[in-house]
Parts: sequence; structure tokens; C-alpha cells
Amino acid sequence: MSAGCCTRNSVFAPTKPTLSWKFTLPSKTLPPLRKTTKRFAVFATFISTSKPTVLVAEKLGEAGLDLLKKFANVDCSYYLSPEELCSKISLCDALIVRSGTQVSREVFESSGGRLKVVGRAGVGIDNVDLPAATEHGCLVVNAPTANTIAAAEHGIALLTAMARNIAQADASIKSGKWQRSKYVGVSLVGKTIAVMGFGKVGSEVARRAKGLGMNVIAHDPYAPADRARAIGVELMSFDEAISTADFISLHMPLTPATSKIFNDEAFSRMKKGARIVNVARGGVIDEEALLRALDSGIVAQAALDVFTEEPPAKDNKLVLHENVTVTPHLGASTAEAQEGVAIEIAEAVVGALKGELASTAVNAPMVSAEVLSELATFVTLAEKLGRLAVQLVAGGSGVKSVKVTYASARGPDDIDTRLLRAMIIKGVIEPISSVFVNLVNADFIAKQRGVNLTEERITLDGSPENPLEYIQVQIANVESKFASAISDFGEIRVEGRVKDGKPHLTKVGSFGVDVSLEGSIILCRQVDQPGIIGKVGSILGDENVNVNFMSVGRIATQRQAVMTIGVDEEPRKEVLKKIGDIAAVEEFVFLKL
Ligand SMILES: NC(=O)C1=CN([C@@H]2O[C@H](COP(=O)(O)OP(=O)(O)OC[C@H]3O[C@@H](n4cnc5c(N)ncnc54)[C@H](O)[C@@H]3O)[C@@H](O)[C@H]2O)C=CC1
Ligand SMILES: O=C(O)C(=O)COP(=O)(O)O
Repeated sequence: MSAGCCTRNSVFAPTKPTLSWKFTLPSKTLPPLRKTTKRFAVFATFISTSKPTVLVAEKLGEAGLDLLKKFANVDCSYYLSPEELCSKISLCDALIVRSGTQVSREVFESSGGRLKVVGRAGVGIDNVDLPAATEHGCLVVNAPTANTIAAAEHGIALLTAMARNIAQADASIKSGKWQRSKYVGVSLVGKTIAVMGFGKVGSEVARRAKGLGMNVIAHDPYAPADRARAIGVELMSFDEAISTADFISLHMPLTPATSKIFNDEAFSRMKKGARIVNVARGGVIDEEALLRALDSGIVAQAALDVFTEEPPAKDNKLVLHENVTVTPHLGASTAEAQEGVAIEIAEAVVGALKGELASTAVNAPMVSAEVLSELATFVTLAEKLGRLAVQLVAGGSGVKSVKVTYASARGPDDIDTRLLRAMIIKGVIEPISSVFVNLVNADFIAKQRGVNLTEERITLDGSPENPLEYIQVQIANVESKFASAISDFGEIRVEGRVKDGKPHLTKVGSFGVDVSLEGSIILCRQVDQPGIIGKVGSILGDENVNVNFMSVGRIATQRQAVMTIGVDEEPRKEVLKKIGDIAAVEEFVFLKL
């Protein structure tokens, strides 16, 4: 059993509802984290006794580096080849990148499980293999807000530069020419601009375009219409937006759904002479189709900050096209944005390494701070119940079907059980495998191991003061090494509650028990007769094993009882044998928490 393994920890701060996981790296003085975020993802990392190492693989603002250095060894190694990155990564606990580094599956595989956090110092995480990160239990955090304005301003800069041929005219005059009639531009005022992707950057572009006197429309299948309406923008379908607009500004993420969404067909539906700005991702445009559209005049001009391949090839025809204005992915590159991004990502990475809450987790569920503090002890209870239940399974019978029941007087929608679910999976799987389970990879690991976890809610009458009354974990279709743990319905069943702020085991099989879930537990079924408790107690006492809790639950007087004994340390095998040898003891089991 790995329950006592010292390289892992899952213990949520059990006594006071702080917003942190209790454990991990040595405490270092850190600058206080900003308190601006409301939603968090919890990430349990592993205990390490030395300073963590953070590999910064692309240029990061000084303020962020300073913050990192207070907590970690910081290795700034820029321009690593993919092979160099893979070979370095096994020595790193965290990796920070911008858009220029591919964090591929090979990177996670090469890390040997050490890499716990990838920080993307910016918004787009299309250069990080998220499924691979999740499978490896690696948290991915980004810095989603600090470069929004910079990107929006760059979009507007490209829009105006394109409309007035600034770059071309600049190059012309520098080459000794004076071509006033060649560079007559087009006006923006009164024109329609379609903002494709009405998120943080898109809405800031929309605001600024309004200020330029443009008519702003937008397409975003996920944006709330009232947010758009609030700044006087009408949301419409993709086709309607691109066929109505004089200018089209791209602000959506690169996803399988948006990859090459601007293709021959899309260009053919645009107004003749449309102008396109792309400060999002090169991959949302089929670049060959754009070239054809430019050559045929469907698209009059394009202004591109991003490319499918970065840097683009020297002979890239789009880059060299006279109607195309280009910048080398400069959207986020202002001094202000880079300082902001560096601080934002350093805080997120340090927090995650400390086991705290990541407000910008990309591959873990977000849980509000309030929910988190309320559920803290139940999270511990959930993991321990999972650990107990799986240790009751007889060797050889595979765990496939786990059912969790949450009983509460609160309404079904009032409790976010994702954390509890993840921790039960952790509790069930870690003792029987060598994998590290956390909130990031719990569902993936469960699926991979063929463990099907179902959840049920029972709504109780009464005052909903506590978020939950009890949690019950059942493992079906297995045999138990402690027959009394099998309920009347044939499955292993353990149930627990939070009492006085501490997790307690309150039921095993059909027996009511009551033991605080600390240290380890001996479960013992005996014929209910006087003197047994004393005998077991003195066997443990003689061996200096401290009993911290003991309870007896019986079915009926003078029949059978289950004794639950909480012990601080694991008794020697011989001691356990002595307990088993007591005549009235029918079965017993030792369980680590
Ligand atoms: N060039 C640069 O240096 C920078 C580029 N970016 C890029 O700009 C883009 C937008 O960034 P943010 O506004 O911060 O992200 P965001 O997540 O706030 O906004 C993206 C919006 O796109 C929408 N969207 C998703 N699928 C869509 C689809 N199929 N069609 C239309 N809209 C869709 C989403 O609903 C969301 O509202 C990202 O691709 C990001 O990587 C961001 C910062 C700097
Ligand atoms: O934040 C983003 O999505 C960006 O594209 C910025 O990229 P960068 O950090 O400048 O490489």
C-alpha cells in the first residue's frame, strides 16, 4: 500500500478553511499573491524537500523572474531545440513558455513525472499539448488578462496601418521614392468591421473601433448577446458577419473547430475588396486560400501578426505580398504587457508549485473560493474513504465499479462535487498503483484503469448548515478481505461524516462505527462479549502502539460487533497476529490512511 508514501500528499488543510493545500515544498517567503481572482482550480502537487526548479524557456519580464527566484531555482534557457527541451525537462518542476515553444507530448513523457506545472506567459495555449499534460497530471496555467489591451491595440494599429498603407509607404520612401498617388488609402469611419471572436481582445478591439466611428458587428458562438449589446455591437452568424463586413478582425482561439475556418469558401462569401486583420493565430486562416483571395482581389489587403508557421519561411508568398502588412507576432509585445504577463504567470506557477489554487488553470476544474473553503474537510474525508474502501478489496478482485453517494440537506445544484469525486478517485487508485492522481488527471486515470465512478445525490430533510451530511463509497463486484465490510446489498461500503471539523468513519458494511480518520485503523469483528476491548487494548499497549480512538458497533447484543481502533503507528505483524488469535475475534484488517 502506498497510503503512507512520503512523496505524495493530498491532504487538504483540514482544520481551518484556508485557500491552500497543506503540503509540498519548503516554506519560503513569497510576495503576497494578488487577490483579484475569484475562481480557482486546486492542484495537489507532490512533496519535495528541495527548492523546485523552474525552466523559463522564453524571455520573461524581470518582475516575473524576480518573483520566481524568491521561491525556486530559475533556469533561463532560451531557444532550446525540441531535443534540448526534452533532455532538460526531467530536472524541472515547472516550465514557463510563450508562443515560441512547442510543449509536445514528448516533453511530458521525457519529464519522468517531475514536471508539475506548465505556465504559458500569455493567452493562447495552442502550443501546449493539453491532453498530454492532463494525462501526465501536469497543471497548465496561463496569463489570460495582462496582454489583452496590448493585443487589441496592435489589432487597431494593424487596421489603421493597413488602411493607410503605412508600412508600404514607409518602405517606399526609405528606398528613395515619393509615391503619393500609389498609397492612397481607405477610410475607416462609417465602415463595418466584423470582430470574429468576441472575447477579451475582440471586445476591446470593438470598443476602439467604435471610437474610430466604425459600425461594429461580431461573431462568437459562445459570447453572451447582452455583453455585446452593452457596447453597441450586434452578434451574428459567421456567414452574415463575413459577408457584411468591409474589415474583418480575427480574435478567436486556434482550436480544431477554428483551424483554417477562413478558407476558400469563406473568402468567396466575403464582400469584394474586404480587408482582414489577424492578431489571433495564423492557423485560423488557410494561408494558401488567402493568397488566392488576395491575388483575385476578393481580399484587398491583409494585416497579419501571426502565421501558421512561426517564423514564416523567408520566401513565404503572403509575407512578401505587396498588399499584406506583417509583424512578427508582436501583439503582446509591449513593455507594460510583458511585465504584467510575467508577474501573472510567475504568481500562478509559484502558487501551483506550493499546492495553492490556480485561478488560471486551463486543464483543471475551477472551484470557487467559497466552495473550496466549505468543502475542505469533506475533501479529506472523500480521499480517505476511497483509500479505506479499496484496501478492503481482497487481492485479485479488480476494482471496476465505484459508486459515491453524497447525502445533503442542500439542493442538488448547491454542491460542487468535482473536487470530492477527484479525491475519491485519488484515494481508490493510488493505493493500488504507482500513479500520481490529482485534480488534473483523476478522471483520465480512472478511465484509463477502467474504473467507472458513478455519483448519486440524496437530499435529506433538515437544516442545510453543513454542505454534506455524509459521503458513502461503495465498490461493487469485488470480494472483501473483511467480510463485514460487505453491505446487505453485496458491495463493499464505507461511510463517513465530518464531526467537530474532522473526518470520521461512521459505517463499515452494515455496522455503525465511529473513528476519527487519522493515522491508521484496525477493523475487527468479534463475538459481542465482555472483555474483548480490554484484551485488544492491552496487546496494543504492551507494544507501545498508541490508540487514538476506539469504537464498537454491534448488530444486536450478544451477537457480533465491529470494533474500530485508530492507531498512531502501524503495529508489527506479530502484534496484529496476537489480535487475530483472540478466540472471540472472527476477522480483522489493518488499514492505512
Ligand atoms: N498576437 C498576439 O500576440 C496575441 C494573440 N492573442 C490571441 O488572441 C485570441 C483571443 O484572445 P483573448 O481575447 O484573450 O481570448 P478569449 O478567450 O477571451 O476570447 C476568445 C473568444 O473566441 C471565441 N470563440 C471560440 N470559438 C470561436 C469560433 N469558432 N468563432 C468565433 N469565436 C469563437 C470565444 O467564445 C471567446 O469569446 C487568442 O487566439 C489568443 O491566442 C492574444 C494575445 C496576444
Ligand atoms: O498571448 C498570446 O496568445 C500571444 O499570442 C502572445 O504570444 P507571446 O507571448 O508574445 O509569444
